[in-house]
Amino acid sequence: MTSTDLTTGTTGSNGTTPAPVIIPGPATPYQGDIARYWNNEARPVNLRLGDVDGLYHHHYGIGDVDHSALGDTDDSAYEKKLVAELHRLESAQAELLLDHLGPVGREDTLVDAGCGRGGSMVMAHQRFGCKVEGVTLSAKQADFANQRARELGIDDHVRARVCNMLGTPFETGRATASWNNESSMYVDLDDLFAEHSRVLKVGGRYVTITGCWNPRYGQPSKWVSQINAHFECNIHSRREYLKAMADNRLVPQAVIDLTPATLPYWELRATSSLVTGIEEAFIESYKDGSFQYVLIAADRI
Ligand SMILES: C[S@@+](CC[C@H](N)C(=O)[O-])C[C@H]1O[C@@H](n2cnc3c(N)ncnc32)[C@H](O)[C@@H]1O
Ligand SMILES: CC(C)=CCC/C(C)=C/COP(=O)(O)OP(=O)(O)O
Ligand SMILES: [Mg+2]
Repeated sequence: MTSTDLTTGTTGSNGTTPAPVIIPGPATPYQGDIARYWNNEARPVNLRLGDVDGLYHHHYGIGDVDHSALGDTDDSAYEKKLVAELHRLESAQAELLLDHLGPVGREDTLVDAGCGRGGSMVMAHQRFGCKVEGVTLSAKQADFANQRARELGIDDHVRARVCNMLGTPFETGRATASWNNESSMYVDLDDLFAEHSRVLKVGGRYVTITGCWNPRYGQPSKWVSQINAHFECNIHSRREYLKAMADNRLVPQAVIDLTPATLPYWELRATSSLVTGIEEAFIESYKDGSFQYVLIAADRI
């Protein structure tokens, strides 16, 4: 066990033999549904974008569309350029999340709660040289992420495991930073932030990028309900995020409304052959103000 290994219970009784980390099944029937959902997911909009450079994301994009990179719609290479452009915007989203993790050194360990196929974990390791531990409910996703890490020769630093983010095997108070990239809408926020708060060092940093409903709208709009049904998730309000953080020693350092920055991604995606049918709900809810795309970075105090 190295000094930066966050996992507890990995040393056997003789002090030398690594004991297996026992990972129980889903904690609830709902988690079983979510594990199945992600085990069966193979949408071209995710796989074709990931194939561009081997970073596989399950989150959305931010930033202006580079129309000069796209060229003419009647160009035979247009579709390929469109895929590359959507992927560039998704990677820009992950870069922004990493920008908010604070100083991270090579000896540090980060935690990705709900890591998907591991794109953000790889980017974090490539930027900081640190260890990154990810958890997902999906064995398919964990296998995929670990296979990518092996292919890149970084499996000693980047690891995904099948585990509930509300009860991780990571040691208390050791992580320099942790995050949720579009994965907090599957869990109770009090339980989630209690676990991040436990795992983080005092002075550590927590970051989330998430979609949340806007309390100023009143209640979740029909579009928000449609997004929930589409992904089997339960979108929280912005107020719930801030309250649950405050209750769990996470003090916001930055709250950034990324809604205007994500709209160009959705408007471009809606024109592509990779549409999934959920584009209208995102575009309309962002436009009517009922739903917001936000980054929240918080200090663990
Ligand atoms: C939309 S994907 C986001 C993946 C990744 N963060 C990214 O940006 O590519 C949601 C992820 O949350 C994970 N997830 C949902 N509930 C979870 C839970 N209770 N414990 C661990 N992972 C969970 C899913 O397995 C999936 O990997
Ligand atoms: C912002 C919100 C509410 C996100 C919900 C969580 C989610 C499913 C994110 C994207 O996953 P994906 O990349 O697999 O979705 P898609 O196939 O639509 O690209
Ligand atoms: Mg996607």
